Amino acid sequence: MKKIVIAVDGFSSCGKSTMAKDLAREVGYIYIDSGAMYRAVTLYSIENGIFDGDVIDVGKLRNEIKNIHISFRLNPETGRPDTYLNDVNVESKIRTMEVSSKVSPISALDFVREAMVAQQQAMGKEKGIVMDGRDIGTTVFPDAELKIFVTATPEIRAQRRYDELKAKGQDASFDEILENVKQRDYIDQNREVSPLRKAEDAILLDNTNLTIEQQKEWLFENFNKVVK
Ligand SMILES: Nc1ncnc2c1ncn2[C@@H]1O[C@H](COP(=O)(O)OP(=O)(O)O)[C@@H](O)[C@H]1O
Ligand SMILES: Nc1ccn([C@@H]2O[C@H](COP(=O)(O)OP(=O)(O)O)[C@@H](O)[C@H]2O)c(=O)n1
Repeated sequence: MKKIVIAVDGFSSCGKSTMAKDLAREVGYIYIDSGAMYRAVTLYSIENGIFDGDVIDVGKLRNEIKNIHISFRLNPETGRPDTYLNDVNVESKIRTMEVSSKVSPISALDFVREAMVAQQQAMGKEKGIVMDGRDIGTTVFPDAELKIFVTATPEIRAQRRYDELKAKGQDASFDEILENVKQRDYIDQNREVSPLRKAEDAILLDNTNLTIEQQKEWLFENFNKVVK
């Protein structure tokens, strides 16, 4: 069976990584969460004095971006890849509201995107990869054989994220999450470099009323159409 590249893009918290991970596991592909990479750069920035409140010291981050190394390693307990920042496991630290509230301005910086896109393209060289994010089908892999663009209502997306944080025992406010989801969508769609938009040849999926199982089947069917 031929190996392909699958790009899953879309709005915040709608289930992109859930469906991308499920498909990758089922078909034996590598899964890469490109959002985790932007979150790791944001965590680095928080921990290294690059933020003064919400103000970013762009010059300092530009100088230090070459020192930021992000990798993924399989967690044998969860069977899923964990994110490492300079060889430290940061998987849970990058999922906090603090990082969520600062990630979109960091992701709008051109030199940050250049560095991340170069790493992502290197990861996809051999194909057999599912990557999710915002610009995978438009910028990272414009020639991907299968492109999906996922959306759902902001309220449903905030509810899904709220349930997830609660299940992890983290303090969460639904209103704060909804506000963050809307704010990130706005910044992601309106930034100058690689804004979030559906690639012309991407298949649109509104999963507002789909279960995790239903969306998984839908993606698997679309994968089979391309590889067979
Ligand atoms: N169709 C669905 N119905 C209900 N919950 C879902 C669905 N898809 C994903 N989820 C849950 O929503 C949350 C956000 O999903 P995630 O895959 O992390 O989104 P994204 O990668 O788009 O940010 C997760 O807790 C996930 O388990
Ligand atoms: N390819 C990507 C992936 C994420 N991002 C940025 O990283 C943020 C976090 O991405 P994410 O996929 O973890 O977001 P969630 O939808 O999982 O909350 C997004 O809001 C974007 O600002 C990006 O700019 N380009």
